[in-house]
Amino acid sequence: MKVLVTGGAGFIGSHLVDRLMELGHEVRVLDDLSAGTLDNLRRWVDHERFEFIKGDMRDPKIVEEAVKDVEVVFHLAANPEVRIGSQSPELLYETNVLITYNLLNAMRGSNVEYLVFTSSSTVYGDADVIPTPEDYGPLEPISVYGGAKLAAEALISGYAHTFEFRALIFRLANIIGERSNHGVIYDFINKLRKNPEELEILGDGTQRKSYLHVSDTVEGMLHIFEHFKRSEKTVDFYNLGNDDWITVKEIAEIVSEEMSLRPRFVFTGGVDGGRGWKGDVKFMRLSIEKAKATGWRPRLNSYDAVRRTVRELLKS
Ligand SMILES: O=c1ccn([C@@H]2O[C@H](COP(=O)(O)OP(=O)(O)O[C@H]3O[C@H](CO)[C@H](O)[C@H](O)[C@H]3O)[C@@H](O)[C@H]2O)c(=O)[nH]1
Repeated sequence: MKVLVTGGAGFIGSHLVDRLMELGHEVRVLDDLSAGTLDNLRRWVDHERFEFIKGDMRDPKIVEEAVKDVEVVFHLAANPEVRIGSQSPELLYETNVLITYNLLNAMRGSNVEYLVFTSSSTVYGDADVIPTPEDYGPLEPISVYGGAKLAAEALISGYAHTFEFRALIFRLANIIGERSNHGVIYDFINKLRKNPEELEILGDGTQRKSYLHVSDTVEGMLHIFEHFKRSEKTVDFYNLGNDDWITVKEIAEIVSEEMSLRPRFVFTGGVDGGRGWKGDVKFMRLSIEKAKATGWRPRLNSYDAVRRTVRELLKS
């Protein structure tokens, strides 16, 4: 299978590339290296089945070049920072909606049969059904980021039905693991390296979410993709997450313990009832029954995924 992975030098993307290469596929990566790095792909850069294009997907020409001759696109390129929404909504629009639009236009008249897209739990906003199933609605994102992901999902669905390709959309919980270079665990480790005495926690620390290790994420994506190919659906949606959830304060405790530190926790109090920032979903746990019905299971629960990630990031 000839595959394009957008954002393939990034955190989740590079793990996906590892698996696709190990499985023997021909893999092309398109990445602007704004957050990702070629170091994440160093195992493959000289491999004959691997090709790297450095480019910004806001430029339609680069995207057109990248989709040439591929059968499957895994679209992971995105700016993943929920917290920047109140200062830079245009950046989140461009790096989530506009680049998806450019990709979809480039796919018209191409050989692409399947598009796999990494959307986000944030499309559900403050869901009042937890665990939240895929058919929960109406969808009311509370962040610009969540709105941008939902807009991208909607465009993908419309284009798939109009231009005859098939699309698989994953709504991901908080994905963590080796090579992640943003997010709560990464932030806590950096803060404690600077000041081992004190740890600032954004919000009130009771934000409770599901965390999924990147190894389980990639395995789930590829497993469900095979299942989707055998189905009749033009577009389908799957949550990927964990059955349990963990608070930010518990994450702070695990990070401190793994670093053999006993810092004082200082809670900022946050905004809108203890959220880390405007648009931070306070309670998120996705129903993963649909994904599990395909035979996939996460190997690590949220607690074990957090602990393993702390160890992986401390080693790197
Ligand atoms: O220094 C910090 C950093 C984060 N937090 C808190 O930790 C929680 C997790 O924050 P992250 O930045 O790790 O992740 P988000 O929940 O904002 O979002 C992540 O998960 C989402 C899906 O659930 C999206 O996909 C998104 O791209 C991805 O970054 C939040 O409640 C936040 O308030 C802190 O207390 N202190």
